[in-house]
Amino acid sequence: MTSDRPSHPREPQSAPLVRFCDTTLRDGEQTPGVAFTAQEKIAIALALDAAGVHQIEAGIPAMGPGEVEVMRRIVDMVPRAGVVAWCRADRRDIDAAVSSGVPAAHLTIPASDLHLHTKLGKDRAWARARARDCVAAAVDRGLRVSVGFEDASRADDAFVTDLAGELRELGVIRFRWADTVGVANPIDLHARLRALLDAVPGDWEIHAHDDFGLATANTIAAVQAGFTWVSTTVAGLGERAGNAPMEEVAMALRHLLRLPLDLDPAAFRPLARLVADAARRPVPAGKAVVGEAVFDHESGIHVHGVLRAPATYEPFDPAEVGASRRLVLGKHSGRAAVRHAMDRDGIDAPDEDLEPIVGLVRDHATAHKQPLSSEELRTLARRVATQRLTPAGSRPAASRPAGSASSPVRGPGGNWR
Ligand SMILES: CC(=O)SCCNC(=O)CCNC(=O)[C@H](O)C(C)(C)COP(=O)(O)OP(=O)(O)OC[C@H]1O[C@@H](n2cnc3c(N)ncnc32)[C@H](O)[C@@H]1OP(=O)(O)O
Ligand SMILES: O=C(O)CCC(=O)C(=O)O
Repeated sequence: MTSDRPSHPREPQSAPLVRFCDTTLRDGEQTPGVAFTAQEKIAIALALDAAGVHQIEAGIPAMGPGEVEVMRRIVDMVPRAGVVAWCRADRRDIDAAVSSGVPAAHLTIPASDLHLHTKLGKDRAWARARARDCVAAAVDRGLRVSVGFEDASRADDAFVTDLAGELRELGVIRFRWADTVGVANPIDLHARLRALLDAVPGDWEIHAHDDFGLATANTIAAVQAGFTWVSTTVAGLGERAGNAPMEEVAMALRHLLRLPLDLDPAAFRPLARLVADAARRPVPAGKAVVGEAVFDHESGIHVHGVLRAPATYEPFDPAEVGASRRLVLGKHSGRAAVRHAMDRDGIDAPDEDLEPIVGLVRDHATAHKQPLSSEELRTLARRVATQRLTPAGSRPAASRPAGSASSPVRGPGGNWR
């Protein structure tokens, strides 16, 4: 059921464009248990391209010939988006990236002492030397080079700043700042990234994980600090709790920051389903933007408001993402919702029947734990009409509607108690 009274504000079109590097095919596929076939990777890459994603991080050539081959096919087949290969700071990974035919390589260097010392048994001097060597090698091979600072959120900002400054001189076109285990928070992050940008201006990309549910908030904070690229995945697929979801970030940029967006929001929901099928990970019904149920309204106060102006309980028009608003009947419905549904479904009932019907709707929804169908509503309305027409004295107790003693009684209609 869709109201034809959208009154959602639209955004101005003058601010700078934020670019999306989608890593569904790299970090998304790193989700434990997720493994895309070549066909699935190609289909997802084409769908990402059709959605308007600016760059697709298509995989990790160092994984071997199978990955190299599918990346080669993605490079050949994707018409618009750039394709980038994820590499360690390792010359062998750069060789593999070259063999995959990508025009761009993203080289990652661990930035925190935790990662350098404990994971790799190395130090900052090693990281500096290794990053410099690999950047120079990749630039020499004709690749467009971006560099990622893994675990930057737990690294010394002065180290990241110095290293970025040095690497920029070597021809790095963009840096990725990774909140690898999702420990950043938007306010602190904003201040840190502002200082970083002041010291090393140019393109920076935020890569946020969702371990504390802050990936989208941190991504938005980074853009507010001046980052020009965002690293996202479809529906937030990714390591552990996942990455910043592309669709959430996109809609937040448009509606909360009021920035222009050149992605196609109508592509988000089909894309989420494509990725969910390939990943064998269903999209949760309540997942922001792409969940099946996120444009449903049941609560009486909400439906009453939405029927007058959808913007009362919707931050944007569902049509913008190719979805439809649904007004459903359930335990929290009120009279406005029931009247609306009856009018829609051609069910006649006098106003005096509304409250008892609402009561029965509550009981039915509680018993069945799902919204009512049109037929079920019709049946309840008929039952109320029958009760109304049957003199109270001749009505057997057993014929009273199940559970109706728990139904609210407002004004007339108290004979249901
Ligand atoms: C935060 C992130 O998401 S980082 C991306 C993580 N993604 C993945 O790991 C998925 C794909 N990975 C793989 O297929 C494999 O791990 C490969 C092909 C990259 C490497 O495989 P292996 O050679 O068997 O190494 P293994 O996985 O056991 O260990 C990782 C190696 O990478 C090295 N390494 C890790 N990160 C980096 C880095 N950023 N730069 C350079 N070397 C690195 C480690 O020191 C270790 O090398 P070592 O074997 O010489 O000690
Ligand atoms: O690409 C990078 O540099 C970051 C790697 C990553 O996925 C992460 O740190 O979470």
